[in-house]
Amino acid sequence: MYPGTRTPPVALTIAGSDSGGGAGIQADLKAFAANGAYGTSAITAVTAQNTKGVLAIDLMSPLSLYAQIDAVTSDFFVRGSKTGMLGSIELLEIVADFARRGTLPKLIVDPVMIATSGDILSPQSIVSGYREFLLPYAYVVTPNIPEAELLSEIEITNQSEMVRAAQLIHRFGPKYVYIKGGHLEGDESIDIFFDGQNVSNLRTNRIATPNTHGTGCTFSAALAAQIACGQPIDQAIRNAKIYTTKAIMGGSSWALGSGAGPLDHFLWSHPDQF
Ligand SMILES: Nc1ncnc2c1ncn2[C@@H]1O[C@H](COP(=O)(O)OP(=O)(O)O)[C@@H](O)[C@H]1O
Ligand SMILES: Cc1ncc(COP(=O)(O)O)c(N)n1
Repeated sequence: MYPGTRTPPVALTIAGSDSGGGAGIQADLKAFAANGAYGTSAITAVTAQNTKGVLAIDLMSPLSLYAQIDAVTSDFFVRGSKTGMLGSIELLEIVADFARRGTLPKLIVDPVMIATSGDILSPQSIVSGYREFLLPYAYVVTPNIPEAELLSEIEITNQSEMVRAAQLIHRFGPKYVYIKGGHLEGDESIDIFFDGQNVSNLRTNRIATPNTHGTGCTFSAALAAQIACGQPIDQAIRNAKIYTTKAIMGGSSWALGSGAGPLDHFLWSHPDQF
């Protein structure tokens, strides 16, 4: 926890709003707070969404997104930032412009394209936008398995294919690649971290739960907050993975909505460990 008497470090999320509160901006702000960062936000899209799926998407205008990021970055000293749902190439290019000018330090790019429910959050044509415009400025890119398949253009069914995909994605320019393994089968949920030379994996027992809405957003936001708090990358990914696992565990017994429910972002089910 961040000591309450000191000014907290600032983190910025650039992502979509989830009316159900489990993913997107809402998950990010909760994960920022739980990991000791003061959260700011720039909203790319307003989704009408619940635990069962996405019912409507309203994209913000490029001007609005520009103004939101400018408002935050011209006033706050942002120490860590992340992108989630960007929704269109035009909005991605706005973010890339800020990144190119060095305004989004230690940028975590979570290339959100398809929701857990299967609903499309960004058109597939955005893949080339990530490769060309945003990944060159990413500190860490954090795709899940389907997103890593789109970015690397290889099929991923096991860990060695995850490693191969990480190497291919690294060529687009991010400093680090972190592939989340939640979508593969198995007793463990294994993520792959590639630093450009070495590969390591972060493994946890797979938690049997339907409540996995927002796991990816939560991980990338926790990572951005850990970075904002000054953690070196190796420690930041470990802390973010542990936090996400605890949040999934805590929410596993919750009954919020009838679909894929949200996580326990404030670790209410683990008061002793918080
Ligand atoms: N059932 C689960 N048990 C434990 N960890 C999980 C589970 N599902 C996902 N995770 C972890 O949550 C994080 C997000 O992964 P993933 O679900 O693949 O992302 P996304 O939400 O982007 O699809 C990863 O660290 C992954 O290993
Ligand atoms: C606004 C928004 N952003 C991101 C996600 C992805 O989260 P998940 O993969 O858990 O559905 C989502 N469903 N909605």
